[in-house]
Amino acid sequence: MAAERLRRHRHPLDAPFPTAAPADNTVGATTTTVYTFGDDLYAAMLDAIAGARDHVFFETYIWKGDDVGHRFRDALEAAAARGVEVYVVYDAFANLVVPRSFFRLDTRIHVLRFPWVRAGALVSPLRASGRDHRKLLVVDDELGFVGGYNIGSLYARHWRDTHVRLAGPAVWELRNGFVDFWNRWRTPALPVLPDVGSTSWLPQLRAARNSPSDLVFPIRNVYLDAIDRATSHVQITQAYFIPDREILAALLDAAARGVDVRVLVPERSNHVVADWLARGHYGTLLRGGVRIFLYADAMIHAKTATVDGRWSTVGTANIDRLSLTGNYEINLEIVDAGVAATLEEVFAMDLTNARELTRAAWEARPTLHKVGERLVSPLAPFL
Ligand SMILES: O=P(O)(O)OC[C@H](O)CO
Repeated sequence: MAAERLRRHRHPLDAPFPTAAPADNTVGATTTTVYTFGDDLYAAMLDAIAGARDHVFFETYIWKGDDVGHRFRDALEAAAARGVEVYVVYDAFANLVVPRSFFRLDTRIHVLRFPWVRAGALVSPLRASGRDHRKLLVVDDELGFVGGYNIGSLYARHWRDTHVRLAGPAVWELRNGFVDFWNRWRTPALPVLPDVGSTSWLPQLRAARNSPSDLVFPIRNVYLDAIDRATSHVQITQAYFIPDREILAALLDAAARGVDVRVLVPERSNHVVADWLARGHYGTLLRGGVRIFLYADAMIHAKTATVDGRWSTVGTANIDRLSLTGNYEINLEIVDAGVAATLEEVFAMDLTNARELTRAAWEARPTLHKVGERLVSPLAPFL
């Protein structure tokens, strides 16, 4: 904590960064919109809530009690006041620092505070652990939002992140994700949500959901499979990049067969330990031909990837143990050249605010840094 405070003082991560206007693509009968700036995204989410006629499903990992947090609370309460059924889920642990009074919402809103200690922790620790790390909004089954953005003023302008809005039948993917979670974790006082099947199957746009209580972690497989298919290029943007053995091997195998593998991470994120753990893999990646780019002077928090200009993922899962085998997560997997092209443009834009870490520069880093990497490495299995 002290190290993080000191680093925040020395590197405030508040420099401006390039952003792109929201960009649309059509996938089947669904329109996807990629957001890269918090103000744009929050405006679209608040608009969607303001236009709700029947129901709103809102789920967030972090919900700050600040200006942006209040705007969401007000919008949800206004929707409930005009007769919209509003369902809210937020993670108790992630919001321990937010005053409880902030979460005393209008009593017409159905609220699930996802508990940080759950039954069965001793008998089946894996099933009973994990945070609700998802960031989801579904309105009237017509609009859905998912991606890396938590809710807070800091994220509106000072963090580069990526979210997607869906409009059309594929919203079912997000609705279904919310409903399954709600019905699994609701307390007896909370209503059951109707669990409707999918009326239209859209194989090229689907949600992968990690669910520790079911011992199901498909997002890791989604990544492994996509990287394994790559023949041309892989572009990954991650806030906290601590790949496990298999993801590392998949990236190195791809690079070894001539694929242009690029990973973009913050030069300094908001979590000093995560950075030091990530750095423990840089040498192996660089020696294996993977190119690493460091985002400068601001936090990049996106969890996105594209492969060969055909496949994309946007979601809530970081490439680290906590996300891939620990938390509740949801990522969209989209097989569409238009969406991939949009995300590749975003990647190119982000590279204009990043510097490449060369192998020579990495190997010449101070000895103290090498010692630091060694010292934190035992923490890797936990993060
Ligand atoms: O857990 P994430 O990826 O939503 O990131 C949250 C921030 O690290 C909060 O400090």
